[in-house]
Order: sequence, then structure tokens, then C-alpha cells
Amino acid sequence: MSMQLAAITLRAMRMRMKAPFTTSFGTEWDKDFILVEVKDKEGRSGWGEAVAMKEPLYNEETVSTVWIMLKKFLIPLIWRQPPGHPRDVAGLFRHIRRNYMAKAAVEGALWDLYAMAENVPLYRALGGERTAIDVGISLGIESSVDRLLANVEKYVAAGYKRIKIKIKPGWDIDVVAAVRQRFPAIQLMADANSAYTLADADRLAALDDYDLMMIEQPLAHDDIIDHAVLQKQVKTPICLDESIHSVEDARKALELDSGRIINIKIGRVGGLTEAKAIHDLCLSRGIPVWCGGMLESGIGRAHNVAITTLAGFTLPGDTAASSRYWEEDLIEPEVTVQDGVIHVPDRPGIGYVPRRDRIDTYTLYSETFRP
Ligand SMILES: O=C(O)CCC(=O)c1ccccc1C(=O)O
Ligand SMILES: [Mg+2]
Repeated sequence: MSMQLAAITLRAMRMRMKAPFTTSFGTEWDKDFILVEVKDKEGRSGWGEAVAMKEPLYNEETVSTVWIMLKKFLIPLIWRQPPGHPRDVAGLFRHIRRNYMAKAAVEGALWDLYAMAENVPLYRALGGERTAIDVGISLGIESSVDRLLANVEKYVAAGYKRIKIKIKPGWDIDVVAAVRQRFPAIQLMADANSAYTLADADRLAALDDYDLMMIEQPLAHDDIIDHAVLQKQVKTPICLDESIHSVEDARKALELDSGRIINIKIGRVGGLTEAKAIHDLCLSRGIPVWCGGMLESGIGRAHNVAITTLAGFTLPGDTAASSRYWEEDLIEPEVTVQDGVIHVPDRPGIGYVPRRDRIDTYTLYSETFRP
């Protein structure tokens, strides 16, 4: 039996963020992204979000490249061979190089649709067990240390279980020291988004003094060799984000000891099936994983909640409440965090209901494809 698909709609979306978000690679004010809606012949819908940014700063994909990849290559492959199960989608796409975020968007929509048709929550369909997940928050670079400290204070008070701060050369040791001095007991980590090289090894080793849970992706976005060299020179565990796109990448990085923790982002690895495979590998090797974020709207956020219910997601992720970025989210209810915990909804599919009125409000343009 294959899924009885009727249409796939792409929407280019733009939502204003409550506040700009700054990383070592740039500042985002508006969130531009693509939503994918897959409809079946019974009239059910499944939703996915492409997390690629407007510009190719985090990885090489962009909103425009995702649109073209879906339209010209990925959706036609779905029509040619409608998958029997969403786990088959990754195989259909395997001969298409990279473009992981484009693949993940339609694969995620098909997982949601499948769970809707089976009348089960997506997290259950994925094999998740946890009904409540611990979450942390990612805080961007600010114009002053005082402003960052105010942010940390706000989200510690809100109960977030782990604070991640973005660092770059010139906004690192002093900033981490200030946060640690003011909050001696919090779980704290730093994310460099590839802003350093091995020439900075001493600087990165100096961070060992601040009891960080991990330092995320200090070196090049495509590197696992230098990270292994660096891991020998620092005590703080290295966490890989940008460098890992597949279970094979993860296997090689673990064999080299390029890092001791992996941030799993569904979009970065081409979908839920690959994300689960990386999770399974790490679980079997005793490597902790957590779910990263890409400033998602409620649709992508709901997918992150679902994958985080798998047993190996033992560290708090970056899935903050909807209200961290949005005045109003695209789902109902929105994602809420109480005492650092998200209670996983038990409704079928992604577990949150997409609000078409709001989705329409933020749609710049859309296009529908049929078999
Ligand atoms: O709040 C979130 O969604 C996570 C924010 C974040 O850290 C991030 C946001 C955009 C691009 C890359 C990253 C990252 O984890 O490196
Ligand atoms: Mg990161």
C-alpha cells in the first residue's frame, strides 16, 4: 500500500521575530521559511517546515534553493513513486546530493500525514516514549554583556533547564565568565557556529574554567578532523552541529573522537528517519544527543518536540516556547514551557493544530503541485 496523495502545497512564509537573533554568522530580524502541506485523497493534511534561512550563512541552503529543489526534483520523485511509509522517503531521495533541509521538509510533512492517517501521535509513530521533555534556550549575541545577563536572568527565572549562549572571537571568555559568575549553578554551554580555527585552541581551552556542559561547533562547518585535534586539547566536551548530516557522518566523527555530544537537527540531516538513525547510533555508543533549533515556527517546533521524546535525547534541547520568538504562532495550542518542561501533546500527527488563518496571513506566495 502506498500513501494516497492528492496534492503538495509550498508556501513561502515571513514572520517578524519579537527580537533580532545574532550568531557569529549574522543577525536575523525576520524569519523567512517554507511550509509544506501534503494532502491525501481523504482530505487529510500533513505539515512540514523547511528550516533553511534566507541567506546561506548556517549552511549552503536557502529559502530559494529549497523551493527549487522541492519543485524540480523532490516532489516529482514523490509522484513517481508514492512512498508506502514515510520511512521510505529518505531512500527515494538518496541519489539527490545533499539539500537536506529541502528533503526534510517534505519528509516531515509525510510523517505527519502518516501519523494522522494512523490516528496516532507523531512521537509515537517515531518510537518516542517520553511524554514530557526537558528544554533549554539559545541566547544570541547582544550589544552588551548586561543585556545578555538580563536575558539569561529572564529565562533562568522562567525555568529553562540549560542556557546556551552564542560566542565568537571577541565575545567569548569574558562573556562566559560574566554569566558563570552571576549564575554559578546553571547548566551553561556555548555555541560558536564555526567561528574559530585550531589557531584559537588556547582560547577555547580557557573556557574549561567555567564548567560548560559543552562547546558547540567551534571549528569549520565541514570539519571533523580539526575538531578531533581540539578535543584532545580541551576538557569541555565538544558538541557537533554543522558538521553532521547523516548517520555515516556521525559514525565517522565518533570514531575520530571529534566530539562527545551531537546536536540533532531534523532539517540538517534530511529528515526524521535520518535523525532517528543518528539517535539510535549515539544511544548504542553511549553518546548523549539533544535537539537543536533553527528559529522554527510552530510547525517545525512541533516536529522537534516529537523527535525529542526518543530515549536517547537525554540533554535539554533548544526547543523553547513559541512565545520566545513569536507574538502569535501558527499552531494551536502554541508550544508552552513550564518549569523547563514541554508536555508532549497526545493528539494525532504533530499534536498541535495548524491555524490556517494565521498561516494565510504570513504567506508571501504559494504553489500547489498534483500528481
Ligand atoms: O532557538 C533556536 O531555534 C536555536 C537557535 C540557534 O542556536 C540557531 C539558530 C539558527 C541557526 C543555527 C543555530 C544553531 O544552533 O547553531
Ligand atoms: Mg549550533
